[in-house]
Amino acid sequence: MSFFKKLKSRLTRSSSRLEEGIEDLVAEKPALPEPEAVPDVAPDAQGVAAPEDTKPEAVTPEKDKPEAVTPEKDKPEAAGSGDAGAGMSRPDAQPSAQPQTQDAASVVPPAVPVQKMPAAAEPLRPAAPASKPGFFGRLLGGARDDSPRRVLDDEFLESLEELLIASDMGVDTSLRVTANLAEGRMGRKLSVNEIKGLLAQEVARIMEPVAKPMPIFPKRPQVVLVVGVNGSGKTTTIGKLASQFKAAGKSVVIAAGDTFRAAAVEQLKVWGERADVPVLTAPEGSDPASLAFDAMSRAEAEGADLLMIDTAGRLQNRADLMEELAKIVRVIRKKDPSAPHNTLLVLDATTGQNALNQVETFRKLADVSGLVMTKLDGTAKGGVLVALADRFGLPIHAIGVGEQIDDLAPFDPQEFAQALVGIEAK
Ligand SMILES: Nc1nc2c(ncn2[C@@H]2O[C@H](COP(=O)(O)OP(=O)(O)OP(=O)(O)O)[C@@H](O)[C@H]2O)c(=O)[nH]1
Repeated sequence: MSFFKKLKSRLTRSSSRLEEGIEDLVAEKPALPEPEAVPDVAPDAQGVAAPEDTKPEAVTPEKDKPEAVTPEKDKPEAAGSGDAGAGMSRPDAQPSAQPQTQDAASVVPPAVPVQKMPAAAEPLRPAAPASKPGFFGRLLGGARDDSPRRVLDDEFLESLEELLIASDMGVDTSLRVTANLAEGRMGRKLSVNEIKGLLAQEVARIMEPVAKPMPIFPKRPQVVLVVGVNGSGKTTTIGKLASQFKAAGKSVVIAAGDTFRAAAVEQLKVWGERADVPVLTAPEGSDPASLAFDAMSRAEAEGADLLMIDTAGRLQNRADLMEELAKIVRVIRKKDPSAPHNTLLVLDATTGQNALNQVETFRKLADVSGLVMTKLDGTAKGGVLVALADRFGLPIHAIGVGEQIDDLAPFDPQEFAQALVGIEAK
């Protein structure tokens, strides 16, 4: 199954909430369709927010209109290709927010199959060729849009805002999205499909700038510190990433840094076995920083490409956790002053708006360089990812939609936006 289909089928609860909500809102006050089946929408996503969009809209068929959800040329980052692991990219794609010693010029392509990954200049997604049908042409497959229509009025917009807030998009983001959607369209009759399409465009526009694969550096070992509250999916994400890095030809060492939780260590060992990656452990209750140091020595001695360090997620005592994380960083920096090269914050989508608080907190505890959002399957709170992107602008490297090893993929904003509002892939 393609990841889009998986995402779509597993984001069902978020999708159906938005999808059904929009259908209900339109059904409340149905309007007769326009005499001509002309999509009554702006030509592109930029038009959604652009002031000139307030002028009367052209009545040219949507498929003839120029279409660009977000200017692809503005996207500097490389794609994480499916076979190279979720959300991996070459370092020249996007400098990490972490302190780095290497700069873009010093980066040489790794000698492992990561070379298969697209070069930095390649877009995350292929740009739409000029001849491609417009968004709604594609959305409707060139077919007449017979979906019910409704006049875009204040009442509708308020209800739409509420719907977006209920899907955990957050108040500010929901207001912004609805305002952009309404820009230049008040009083117009929009079909359900058009509203869904415009919503997807708005969501994608917010998500595009943060869809950045995890940068891969030529540094050996590249140290990836993984932080997040207990149960957010750190262990599972490390296991999935390790397996995918391994499949991409990279050698990986895992350090089970949550030494206070025997269950967490055991679980990591299981993932290590699955991924065929060594997992370094330490006696229960021992100093995680000392384990991190030993793991760093082993990774260096073995010439490992990546060292992934799991950490504790006890937020009950933030001062302790902060000190623990700071000590791990201090200790590994004795070996490599540029480490950690990535600090991934793993967030659980089912926590909804609480994920926003977790980002705030962990940014104070560690120098978070990117996010992984897990458990997007089975939650009606998928909109929280939009709120996160809008509020923090931190790179979203990958998303998890299940417990299996291949249920982690690079974050694709357009697929996500379409899946979130319930649009079928074409
Ligand atoms: N449905 C679903 N479950 C997931 C996903 N990622 C992780 N899980 C499950 O969430 C639970 C917690 O995941 P862990 O990886 O143990 O989380 P953790 O952050 O390491 O938690 P601690 O070990 O308590 O520190 C496990 O049962 C995982 O199988 C996901 O993307 N989807």
